[in-house]
Amino acid sequence: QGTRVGFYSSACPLAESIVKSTVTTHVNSDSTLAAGLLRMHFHDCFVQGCDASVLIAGSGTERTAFANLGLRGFEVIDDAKTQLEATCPGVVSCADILALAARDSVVHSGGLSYQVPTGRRDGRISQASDVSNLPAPFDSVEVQTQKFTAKGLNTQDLVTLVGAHTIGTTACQFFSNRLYNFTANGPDPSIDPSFLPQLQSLCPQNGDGSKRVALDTGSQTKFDLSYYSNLRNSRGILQSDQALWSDASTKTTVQRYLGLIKGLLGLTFNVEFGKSMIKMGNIELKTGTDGEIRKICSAIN
Ligand code: HEM
Ligand SMILES: [Ca+2]
Ligand SMILES: [Ca+2]
Repeated sequence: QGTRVGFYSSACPLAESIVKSTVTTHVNSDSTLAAGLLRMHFHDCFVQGCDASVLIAGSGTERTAFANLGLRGFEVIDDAKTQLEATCPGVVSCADILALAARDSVVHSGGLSYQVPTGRRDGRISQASDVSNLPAPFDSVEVQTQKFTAKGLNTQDLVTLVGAHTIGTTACQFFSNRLYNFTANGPDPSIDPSFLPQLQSLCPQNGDGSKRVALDTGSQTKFDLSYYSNLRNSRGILQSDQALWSDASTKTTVQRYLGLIKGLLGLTFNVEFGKSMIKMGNIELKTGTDGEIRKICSAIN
């Protein structure tokens, strides 16, 4: 038993439109929530599979782990769930709401739509200690690749999915080490020297580590190729992002998206992004009678 497109078409025909209108309402009042929801789906899928384990609140849950402290958009999922319980009680899983909200966030940001297979069930386990298999911004391409391979995602999926950094922001604390004493001689040499002062003024040495900076300079709300152009121009923000351009195993995919490799090897980012999201959305699923349909997304039944 797996997931399928239109799983709720008879049990809750309005499910997808309720999620979509909820995302639209919230993102219209705070456009940064689109990035928050997209990232939350990723952090869910990599830990215990796409089962909404990331949404459980309480001491010692995934939400309390360091890597998840910056997650945003929980209130959007809760809002959609409240409306869905009023319309078709006990039918739509929180894991599916999150997968649909991530898709709707991409579309809202100007990305291409894709059909989300549904039928995920919600998990009953959420432990902060499980969060360690998420990639870190200091991971080498080799480690990033290993972490994705462990979830059934290949190198192209890695480069494609990290392209989600075309929207959203990062706290200074995740990259400011690159701006000052990265080497004995100073800043990370893989940063464009003419871009460096701009980043240094956004994240001053010993300044506020929680201050936020766009991951895709100049295009943080648009789902476009600009993130990859920035990598090519040594303007990536996270060390793990810029590394995708320096490592031969990932550089080719970036070049294909940028149209630097044409013809049969050309690739369209927006099309591939949907495909890789569907793959990611199928990690270690609970379906059929496994797990449960939560009543409230922040608590197991
Ligand atoms: C090697 C893989 C990845 C690493 C190391 C990484 C790391 C990070 C870090 C450090 C941040 C900033 C977090 C903060 O300041 O709170 C971030 C933000 C973000 N990440 Fe990733 N990420 C990776 C892959 C992905 C993937 C696969 C997706 C989605 C498909 C994604 C979507 C996002 C989004 C949308 C944001 C912005 C969040 C916001 O503005 O609130 N990332 N990522
Ligand atoms: Ca999960
Ligand atoms: Ca962008």
